[in-house]
Amino acid sequence: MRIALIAHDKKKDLMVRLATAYEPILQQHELFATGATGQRIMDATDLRIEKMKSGPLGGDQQIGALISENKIDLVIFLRDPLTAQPHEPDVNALIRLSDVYEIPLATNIGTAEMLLRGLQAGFLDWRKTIVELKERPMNL
Ligand SMILES: O=C(CO)COP(=O)(O)O
Repeated sequence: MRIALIAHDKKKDLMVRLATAYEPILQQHELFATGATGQRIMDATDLRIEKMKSGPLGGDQQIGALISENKIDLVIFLRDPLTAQPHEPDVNALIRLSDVYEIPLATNIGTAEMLLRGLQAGFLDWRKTIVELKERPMNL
């Protein structure tokens, strides 16, 4: 599965703790992240991550573009609901696109843990079917 990891600044320590705790699960998947989040996780773990630009510089939009191309299966976005973000429209657009494309999205640590455990238990295997169907050429 292709997993996007994103955290606002005040949630980055939490994201690093999550990635460290769930490293055995995460290392089985293809990981993407916004710039600073990806760097923090890579500094703290042995995970390999494809880094986008930093969120305020377009990273959220890059992840959103991947979602729209059916290239992301799960999003963990530890948002900071108590701090105004200069790129709030990008944040909202990413969340909106996750809903448009029915991509499982966690915006807090409680849900993130549920999704990662569900992923390991096979609860997200339906995504493989969707991806295969969408990639199958149409016989017109
Ligand atoms: O701002 C972000 C998400 O909106 C995260 O970006 P960084 O991971 O580059 O800090």
